[in-house]
Amino acid sequence: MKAVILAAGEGKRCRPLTLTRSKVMLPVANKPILEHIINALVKNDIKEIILVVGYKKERIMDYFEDGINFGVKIEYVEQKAQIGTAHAILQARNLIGNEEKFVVVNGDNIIGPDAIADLINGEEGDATLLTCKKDNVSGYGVIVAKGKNVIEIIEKPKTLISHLINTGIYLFKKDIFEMIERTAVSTTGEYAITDTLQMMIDEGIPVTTAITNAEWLDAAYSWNLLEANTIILGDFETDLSKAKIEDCVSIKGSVSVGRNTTIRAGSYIVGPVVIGDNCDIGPNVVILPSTSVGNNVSIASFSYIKNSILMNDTRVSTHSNISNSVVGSNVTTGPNFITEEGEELHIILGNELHEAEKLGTVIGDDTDIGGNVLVRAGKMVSSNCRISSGKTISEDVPTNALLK
Ligand SMILES: CC(=O)N[C@H]1[C@@H](OP(=O)(O)OP(=O)(O)OC[C@H]2O[C@@H](n3ccc(=O)[nH]c3=O)[C@H](O)[C@@H]2O)O[C@H](CO)[C@@H](O)[C@@H]1O
Repeated sequence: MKAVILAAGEGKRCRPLTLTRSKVMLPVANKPILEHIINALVKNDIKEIILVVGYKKERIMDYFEDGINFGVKIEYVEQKAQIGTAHAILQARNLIGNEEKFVVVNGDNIIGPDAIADLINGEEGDATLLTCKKDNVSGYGVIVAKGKNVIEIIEKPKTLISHLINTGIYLFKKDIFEMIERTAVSTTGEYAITDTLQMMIDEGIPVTTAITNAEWLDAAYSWNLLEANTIILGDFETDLSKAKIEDCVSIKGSVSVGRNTTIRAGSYIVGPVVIGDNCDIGPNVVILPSTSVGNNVSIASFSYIKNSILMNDTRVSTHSNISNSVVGSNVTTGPNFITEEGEELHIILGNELHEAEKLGTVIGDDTDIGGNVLVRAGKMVSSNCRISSGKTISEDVPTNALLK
Protein backbone atom coordinates (compact mmCIF):
# COMPACT_ATOMS: atom_id res chain seq x y z
CA MET A 1 0.00 0.00 0.00
CA LYS A 2 1.15 3.56 -0.72
CA ALA A 3 0.99 6.50 1.69
CA VAL A 4 0.51 10.15 0.88
CA ILE A 5 2.06 12.56 3.37
CA LEU A 6 0.82 16.15 3.34
CA ALA A 7 3.82 18.40 3.78
CA ALA A 8 3.17 21.49 1.69
CA GLY A 9 2.07 23.93 4.42
CA GLU A 10 4.25 26.23 6.50
CA GLY A 11 2.92 25.63 10.00
CA LYS A 12 2.61 29.33 10.83
CA ARG A 13 1.79 28.69 14.48
CA CYS A 14 5.39 27.49 14.92
CA ARG A 15 6.92 30.78 13.80
CA PRO A 16 9.63 32.05 13.99
CA LEU A 17 11.05 28.54 13.48
CA THR A 18 9.00 27.97 10.32
CA LEU A 19 10.17 31.15 8.60
CA THR A 20 13.12 29.16 7.29
CA ARG A 21 11.76 25.58 7.13
CA SER A 22 8.30 24.08 7.25
CA LYS A 23 6.90 22.58 10.42
CA VAL A 24 7.39 19.03 9.08
CA MET A 25 11.16 19.65 9.15
CA LEU A 26 11.32 20.84 12.76
CA PRO A 27 13.55 18.49 14.73
CA VAL A 28 12.29 16.45 17.65
CA ALA A 29 14.98 14.28 19.26
CA ASN A 30 17.26 15.36 16.40
CA LYS A 31 15.03 14.05 13.60
CA PRO A 32 12.53 16.04 11.54
CA ILE A 33 8.89 15.36 12.44
CA LEU A 34 8.48 13.93 8.93
CA GLU A 35 11.19 11.34 9.56
CA HIS A 36 9.33 10.06 12.63
CA ILE A 37 6.25 9.61 10.41
CA ILE A 38 8.19 7.79 7.70
CA ASN A 39 9.67 5.46 10.34
CA ALA A 40 6.15 4.67 11.61
CA LEU A 41 4.99 3.85 8.07
CA VAL A 42 8.04 1.66 7.38
CA LYS A 43 7.33 -0.33 10.56
CA ASN A 44 3.91 -1.10 9.01
CA ASP A 45 5.59 -2.18 5.79
CA ILE A 46 4.43 0.91 3.90
CA LYS A 47 7.46 1.82 1.85
CA GLU A 48 6.09 3.71 -1.15
CA ILE A 49 5.55 7.30 -0.16
CA ILE A 50 4.17 10.26 -2.04
CA LEU A 51 5.22 13.52 -0.43
CA VAL A 52 3.06 16.54 -1.24
CA VAL A 53 5.43 19.49 -0.92
CA GLY A 54 5.17 23.24 -1.44
CA TYR A 55 6.45 25.73 1.16
CA LYS A 56 10.29 25.47 1.43
CA LYS A 57 10.14 22.23 -0.53
CA GLU A 58 13.87 22.16 -1.30
CA ARG A 59 14.69 21.64 2.36
CA ILE A 60 12.48 18.55 2.45
CA MET A 61 13.73 17.18 -0.87
CA ASP A 62 17.41 17.76 -0.05
CA TYR A 63 17.04 15.90 3.22
CA PHE A 64 14.99 12.88 2.10
CA GLU A 65 16.08 12.69 -1.57
CA ASP A 66 14.58 9.53 -3.12
CA GLY A 67 14.07 8.00 0.33
CA ILE A 68 16.61 5.20 -0.08
CA ASN A 69 18.52 6.19 3.08
CA PHE A 70 15.25 5.97 5.03
CA GLY A 71 14.22 2.55 3.71
CA VAL A 72 11.46 3.89 1.43
CA LYS A 73 10.82 5.06 -2.12
CA ILE A 74 9.71 8.69 -2.13
CA GLU A 75 8.00 10.44 -5.03
CA TYR A 76 7.32 14.18 -4.78
CA VAL A 77 4.41 16.16 -6.06
CA GLU A 78 4.15 19.91 -5.72
CA GLN A 79 1.10 21.74 -4.43
CA LYS A 80 1.77 25.20 -5.83
CA ALA A 81 -0.70 27.04 -3.57
CA GLN A 82 -1.53 25.75 -0.12
CA ILE A 83 -5.29 25.94 -0.39
CA GLY A 84 -6.27 23.09 1.86
CA THR A 85 -5.78 19.47 2.85
CA ALA A 86 -8.30 18.10 0.29
CA HIS A 87 -6.54 19.99 -2.51
CA ALA A 88 -3.19 18.66 -1.25
CA ILE A 89 -4.45 15.06 -1.42
CA LEU A 90 -5.76 15.63 -4.96
CA GLN A 91 -2.22 16.44 -6.14
CA ALA A 92 -1.24 12.80 -5.49
CA ARG A 93 -3.92 11.38 -7.81
CA ASN A 94 -1.65 10.44 -10.74
CA LEU A 95 0.99 8.91 -8.49
CA ILE A 96 -1.60 6.75 -6.69
CA GLY A 97 -2.38 5.25 -10.11
CA ASN A 98 -4.37 2.04 -9.89
CA GLU A 99 -4.01 1.46 -6.14
CA GLU A 100 -7.45 0.62 -4.72
CA LYS A 101 -6.73 2.19 -1.35
CA PHE A 102 -4.03 4.26 0.31
CA VAL A 103 -3.09 5.90 3.60
CA VAL A 104 -2.98 9.68 4.03
CA VAL A 105 -1.05 11.28 6.90
CA ASN A 106 -0.71 14.94 7.87
CA GLY A 107 3.04 15.52 7.85
CA ASP A 108 3.17 17.72 10.91
CA ASN A 109 2.30 15.37 13.78
CA ILE A 110 4.57 12.76 15.34
CA ILE A 111 3.02 9.33 15.26
CA GLY A 112 4.07 5.95 16.52
CA PRO A 113 3.82 2.78 14.39
CA ASP A 114 0.83 1.52 16.40
CA ALA A 115 -1.27 4.47 15.23
CA ILE A 116 -0.92 3.32 11.60
CA ALA A 117 -1.61 -0.29 12.65
CA ASP A 118 -4.79 0.82 14.45
CA LEU A 119 -5.94 2.61 11.28
CA ILE A 120 -5.32 -0.38 9.03
CA ASN A 121 -6.87 -2.89 11.45
CA GLY A 122 -9.88 -0.64 11.99
CA GLU A 123 -10.65 -0.16 8.28
CA GLU A 124 -14.35 -0.15 7.43
CA GLY A 125 -16.49 1.74 4.93
CA ASP A 126 -15.34 4.01 2.12
CA ALA A 127 -13.15 6.17 4.30
CA THR A 128 -11.63 5.42 7.70
CA LEU A 129 -10.48 8.24 9.88
CA LEU A 130 -8.15 7.70 12.83
CA THR A 131 -9.28 9.47 15.99
CA CYS A 132 -7.92 9.82 19.49
CA LYS A 133 -9.32 11.17 22.74
CA LYS A 134 -7.93 14.45 24.04
CA ASP A 135 -8.85 16.54 27.07
CA ASN A 136 -8.15 19.80 25.30
CA VAL A 137 -9.57 19.63 21.78
CA SER A 138 -9.15 23.27 20.87
CA GLY A 139 -7.54 23.75 17.45
CA TYR A 140 -8.58 20.35 16.09
CA GLY A 141 -11.35 18.82 14.03
CA VAL A 142 -13.68 16.98 16.41
CA ILE A 143 -15.75 13.93 15.63
CA VAL A 144 -19.24 12.90 16.67
CA ALA A 145 -19.59 9.15 16.17
CA LYS A 146 -22.20 6.48 16.74
CA GLY A 147 -20.31 3.24 17.23
CA LYS A 148 -17.79 3.21 14.40
CA ASN A 149 -19.85 5.49 12.16
CA VAL A 150 -18.90 9.12 11.93
CA ILE A 151 -21.99 11.30 12.12
CA GLU A 152 -20.37 14.71 12.04
CA ILE A 153 -16.97 16.35 11.72
CA ILE A 154 -16.74 19.86 13.08
CA GLU A 155 -13.56 21.72 12.27
CA LYS A 156 -12.11 23.68 15.20
CA PRO A 157 -15.39 24.36 17.04
CA LYS A 158 -15.49 27.20 19.56
CA THR A 159 -17.42 25.13 22.14
CA LEU A 160 -16.78 21.64 23.48
CA ILE A 161 -18.72 19.14 21.36
CA SER A 162 -16.68 15.95 21.74
CA HIS A 163 -13.35 14.75 23.13
CA LEU A 164 -12.69 12.68 20.01
CA ILE A 165 -10.37 14.45 17.59
CA ASN A 166 -9.38 13.87 13.99
CA THR A 167 -5.68 12.90 13.98
CA GLY A 168 -5.30 13.76 10.29
CA ILE A 169 -4.56 10.10 9.44
CA TYR A 170 -6.89 8.36 6.98
CA LEU A 171 -7.38 5.26 4.87
CA PHE A 172 -9.10 6.14 1.62
CA LYS A 173 -10.37 4.29 -1.42
CA LYS A 174 -9.41 5.92 -4.70
CA ASP A 175 -13.00 7.22 -5.16
CA ILE A 176 -11.98 9.91 -2.66
CA PHE A 177 -10.50 11.93 -5.55
CA GLU A 178 -13.93 12.34 -7.16
CA MET A 179 -15.37 13.36 -3.80
CA ILE A 180 -12.61 15.94 -3.37
CA GLU A 181 -13.37 17.38 -6.79
CA ARG A 182 -16.95 17.93 -5.67
CA THR A 183 -15.95 19.55 -2.34
CA ALA A 184 -16.95 23.18 -1.97
CA VAL A 185 -14.53 25.77 -0.71
CA SER A 186 -14.91 26.38 3.04
CA THR A 187 -15.69 29.67 4.77
CA THR A 188 -11.95 30.03 5.44
CA GLY A 189 -11.25 29.79 1.69
CA GLU A 190 -9.75 26.28 1.79
CA TYR A 191 -10.58 22.93 0.29
CA ALA A 192 -10.61 20.87 3.50
CA ILE A 193 -10.64 17.07 3.59
CA THR A 194 -12.92 17.32 6.62
CA ASP A 195 -15.51 19.01 4.36
CA THR A 196 -15.12 16.19 1.82
CA LEU A 197 -15.79 13.62 4.55
CA GLN A 198 -18.80 15.56 5.84
CA MET A 199 -20.17 15.71 2.30
CA MET A 200 -19.79 11.92 2.03
CA ILE A 201 -21.61 11.41 5.34
CA ASP A 202 -24.41 13.72 4.21
CA GLU A 203 -24.76 11.68 1.02
CA GLY A 204 -25.00 8.43 3.01
CA ILE A 205 -21.53 7.15 2.08
CA PRO A 206 -20.05 5.33 5.10
CA VAL A 207 -17.22 7.11 6.87
CA THR A 208 -15.95 5.24 9.91
CA THR A 209 -13.55 5.90 12.72
CA ALA A 210 -10.78 3.77 14.17
CA ILE A 211 -9.67 4.94 17.62
CA THR A 212 -6.07 4.88 18.74
CA ASN A 213 -4.32 5.18 22.09
CA ALA A 214 -0.95 5.05 20.37
CA GLU A 215 1.53 7.87 20.22
CA TRP A 216 0.19 10.96 18.44
CA LEU A 217 1.90 14.20 19.26
CA ASP A 218 1.15 17.58 17.84
CA ALA A 219 3.49 20.45 18.47
CA ALA A 220 0.89 23.07 17.63
CA TYR A 221 3.10 25.95 18.80
CA SER A 222 6.88 26.19 18.86
CA TRP A 223 7.05 25.76 22.64
CA ASN A 224 5.09 22.47 22.36
CA LEU A 225 8.18 21.03 20.63
CA LEU A 226 9.73 20.72 24.09
CA GLU A 227 6.96 18.40 25.32
CA ALA A 228 7.21 16.29 22.15
CA ASN A 229 10.99 16.17 22.56
CA THR A 230 10.68 14.95 26.16
CA ILE A 231 8.32 12.14 25.15
CA ILE A 232 10.38 10.95 22.17
CA LEU A 233 13.66 11.12 24.12
CA GLY A 234 12.08 8.78 26.66
CA ASP A 235 12.58 5.93 24.15
CA PHE A 236 16.28 6.58 23.60
CA GLU A 237 19.04 4.27 24.74
CA THR A 238 22.56 5.21 25.73
CA ASP A 239 25.07 5.16 22.88
CA LEU A 240 28.49 6.64 23.48
CA SER A 241 30.32 4.31 21.10
CA LYS A 242 30.97 6.91 18.40
CA ALA A 243 31.88 9.84 20.67
CA LYS A 244 35.15 11.06 22.15
CA ILE A 245 34.57 11.33 25.90
CA GLU A 246 37.42 12.94 27.86
CA ASP A 247 38.33 12.03 31.44
CA CYS A 248 36.20 13.14 34.39
CA VAL A 249 32.98 13.36 32.39
CA SER A 250 29.93 12.17 34.31
CA ILE A 251 27.05 10.71 32.29
CA LYS A 252 23.81 9.47 33.88
CA GLY A 253 20.57 8.20 32.36
CA SER A 254 20.18 7.55 28.64
CA VAL A 255 22.53 9.72 26.64
CA SER A 256 23.23 9.26 22.95
CA VAL A 257 26.18 11.09 21.40
CA GLY A 258 26.95 11.20 17.68
CA ARG A 259 29.99 10.64 15.54
CA ASN A 260 33.05 12.85 15.92
CA THR A 261 31.58 14.71 18.91
CA THR A 262 33.85 15.54 21.83
CA ILE A 263 32.58 15.81 25.40
CA ARG A 264 35.33 17.61 27.27
CA ALA A 265 36.58 17.04 30.81
CA GLY A 266 34.40 17.96 33.78
CA SER A 267 31.12 17.91 31.87
CA TYR A 268 28.03 16.49 33.57
CA ILE A 269 25.19 15.12 31.46
CA VAL A 270 21.93 13.66 32.76
CA GLY A 271 19.71 11.95 30.17
CA PRO A 272 17.52 11.69 28.37
CA VAL A 273 19.81 13.72 26.19
CA VAL A 274 20.74 13.31 22.54
CA ILE A 275 23.73 15.08 21.01
CA GLY A 276 24.40 14.98 17.26
CA ASP A 277 27.56 14.61 15.15
CA ASN A 278 30.61 16.91 15.09
CA CYS A 279 29.78 18.77 18.31
CA ASP A 280 32.22 20.26 20.79
CA ILE A 281 30.83 20.22 24.34
CA GLY A 282 32.70 21.56 27.36
CA PRO A 283 34.85 21.53 29.34
CA ASN A 284 32.66 21.75 32.44
CA VAL A 285 29.31 21.94 30.69
CA VAL A 286 26.10 20.75 32.39
CA ILE A 287 23.32 19.30 30.21
CA LEU A 288 20.14 18.19 31.95
CA PRO A 289 16.97 16.36 30.78
CA SER A 290 15.30 16.55 28.27
CA THR A 291 17.69 18.11 25.80
CA SER A 292 18.44 17.60 22.11
CA VAL A 293 21.58 19.10 20.62
CA GLY A 294 21.82 18.96 16.81
CA ASN A 295 24.89 18.48 14.58
CA ASN A 296 27.92 20.83 14.52
CA VAL A 297 26.96 22.54 17.77
CA SER A 298 29.47 23.94 20.24
CA ILE A 299 28.70 24.64 23.89
CA ALA A 300 31.58 26.34 25.67
CA SER A 301 32.77 25.94 29.25
CA PHE A 302 30.59 26.48 32.34
CA SER A 303 27.36 26.62 30.35
CA TYR A 304 24.18 25.02 31.64
CA ILE A 305 21.49 23.66 29.29
CA LYS A 306 18.22 22.15 30.53
CA ASN A 307 15.07 20.89 28.76
CA SER A 308 15.94 22.53 25.47
CA ILE A 309 16.36 21.95 21.76
CA LEU A 310 19.49 23.38 20.12
CA MET A 311 19.37 22.95 16.36
CA ASN A 312 22.29 22.35 13.95
CA ASP A 313 25.28 24.71 13.61
CA THR A 314 24.54 26.70 16.78
CA ARG A 315 27.29 28.08 19.03
CA VAL A 316 26.78 28.77 22.72
CA SER A 317 29.59 30.72 24.46
CA THR A 318 30.82 30.31 28.01
CA HIS A 319 28.81 30.78 31.23
CA SER A 320 25.44 30.63 29.48
CA ASN A 321 22.20 29.32 30.94
CA ILE A 322 19.58 28.06 28.49
CA SER A 323 16.48 26.40 29.94
CA ASN A 324 13.11 25.33 28.47
CA SER A 325 14.09 26.90 25.16
CA VAL A 326 14.13 26.13 21.46
CA VAL A 327 17.13 27.59 19.68
CA GLY A 328 17.09 27.50 15.87
CA SER A 329 20.00 26.62 13.62
CA ASN A 330 23.06 28.76 12.98
CA VAL A 331 22.43 30.85 16.10
CA THR A 332 25.37 32.36 18.01
CA THR A 333 25.08 33.50 21.61
CA GLY A 334 27.81 35.42 23.43
CA PRO A 335 29.16 34.77 26.95
CA ASN A 336 26.69 34.96 29.88
CA PHE A 337 23.62 34.54 27.71
CA ILE A 338 20.70 33.80 30.04
CA THR A 339 17.13 32.68 29.33
CA GLU A 340 14.84 33.45 32.23
CA GLU A 341 12.65 30.53 33.31
CA GLY A 342 8.91 31.08 33.41
CA GLU A 343 5.85 28.95 34.12
CA GLU A 344 2.16 29.31 33.18
CA LEU A 345 3.02 32.08 30.74
CA HIS A 346 0.62 34.03 28.59
CA ILE A 347 1.97 34.42 25.09
CA ILE A 348 0.48 36.65 22.40
CA LEU A 349 0.90 35.26 18.91
CA GLY A 350 -0.81 37.11 16.09
CA ASN A 351 -3.85 38.48 17.88
CA GLU A 352 -4.42 35.41 20.02
CA LEU A 353 -3.50 34.75 23.62
CA HIS A 354 -1.94 31.36 24.38
CA GLU A 355 -0.66 29.62 27.46
CA ALA A 356 2.72 27.97 27.71
CA GLU A 357 3.23 25.73 30.70
CA LYS A 358 6.96 26.39 30.75
CA LEU A 359 9.11 28.47 28.44
CA GLY A 360 12.43 30.20 28.36
CA THR A 361 12.63 31.50 24.79
CA VAL A 362 12.32 30.50 21.14
CA ILE A 363 15.03 31.83 18.81
CA GLY A 364 14.76 31.72 15.02
CA ASP A 365 17.58 30.65 12.67
CA ASP A 366 20.63 32.76 11.77
CA THR A 367 20.40 35.09 14.77
CA ASP A 368 23.49 36.50 16.51
CA ILE A 369 23.21 37.52 20.15
CA GLY A 370 26.01 39.31 21.98
CA GLY A 371 27.36 38.70 25.49
CA ASN A 372 25.53 39.41 28.76
CA VAL A 373 22.09 39.25 27.17
CA LEU A 374 19.06 38.21 29.23
CA VAL A 375 15.84 37.07 27.57
CA ARG A 376 12.78 37.44 29.77
CA ALA A 377 10.63 34.29 30.08
CA GLY A 378 8.39 33.65 27.09
CA LYS A 379 9.84 36.37 24.88
CA MET A 380 10.85 35.21 21.41
CA VAL A 381 13.61 36.34 19.09
CA SER A 382 12.91 35.86 15.39
CA SER A 383 15.31 34.80 12.66
CA ASN A 384 18.22 36.78 11.25
CA CYS A 385 18.41 39.24 14.17
CA ARG A 386 21.51 40.97 15.52
CA ILE A 387 21.40 41.80 19.22
CA SER A 388 24.25 43.73 20.82
CA SER A 389 25.84 42.81 24.14
CA GLY A 390 24.24 43.82 27.42
CA LYS A 391 20.62 43.91 26.23
CA THR A 392 17.63 42.63 28.20
CA ILE A 393 14.95 41.29 25.86
CA SER A 394 11.57 42.15 27.39
CA GLU A 395 9.55 42.17 24.13
CA ASP A 396 9.43 39.80 21.18
CA VAL A 397 12.11 40.67 18.62
CA PRO A 398 10.89 40.74 14.98
CA THR A 399 12.65 39.19 11.97
CA ASN A 400 15.84 40.93 10.73
CA ALA A 401 15.90 43.23 13.79
CA LEU A 402 19.08 45.06 14.68
CA LEU A 403 19.15 45.87 18.42
CA LYS A 404 22.09 48.12 19.19
C1 LIG B 1 -9.07 20.72 7.41
C2 LIG B 1 -8.23 19.69 8.07
O1 LIG B 1 -7.66 18.85 7.39
N1 LIG B 1 -8.18 19.74 9.40
C3 LIG B 1 -7.41 18.79 10.20
C4 LIG B 1 -5.98 19.27 10.32
O2 LIG B 1 -6.03 20.60 10.87
P1 LIG B 1 -4.73 21.57 10.88
O3 LIG B 1 -5.21 22.96 11.05
O4 LIG B 1 -3.72 21.04 11.83
O5 LIG B 1 -4.23 21.40 9.40
P2 LIG B 1 -2.94 22.09 8.77
O6 LIG B 1 -3.35 23.26 7.98
O7 LIG B 1 -1.91 22.27 9.83
O8 LIG B 1 -2.44 20.98 7.76
C5 LIG B 1 -2.18 19.64 8.13
C6 LIG B 1 -1.07 19.10 7.21
O9 LIG B 1 -1.44 19.26 5.85
C7 LIG B 1 -0.46 19.99 5.15
N2 LIG B 1 -1.14 20.88 4.19
C8 LIG B 1 -2.12 21.74 4.62
C9 LIG B 1 -2.76 22.58 3.72
C10 LIG B 1 -2.37 22.55 2.36
O10 LIG B 1 -2.88 23.25 1.49
N3 LIG B 1 -1.39 21.69 2.00
C11 LIG B 1 -0.78 20.85 2.87
O11 LIG B 1 0.10 20.07 2.47
C12 LIG B 1 0.35 20.76 6.19
O12 LIG B 1 1.68 20.94 5.75
C13 LIG B 1 0.27 19.83 7.39
O13 LIG B 1 1.31 18.90 7.38
O14 LIG B 1 -5.23 18.40 11.15
C14 LIG B 1 -5.75 18.23 12.49
C15 LIG B 1 -4.83 17.23 13.18
O15 LIG B 1 -3.58 17.81 13.37
C16 LIG B 1 -7.19 17.74 12.44
O16 LIG B 1 -7.72 17.66 13.76
C17 LIG B 1 -8.04 18.66 11.59
O17 LIG B 1 -9.35 18.14 11.48
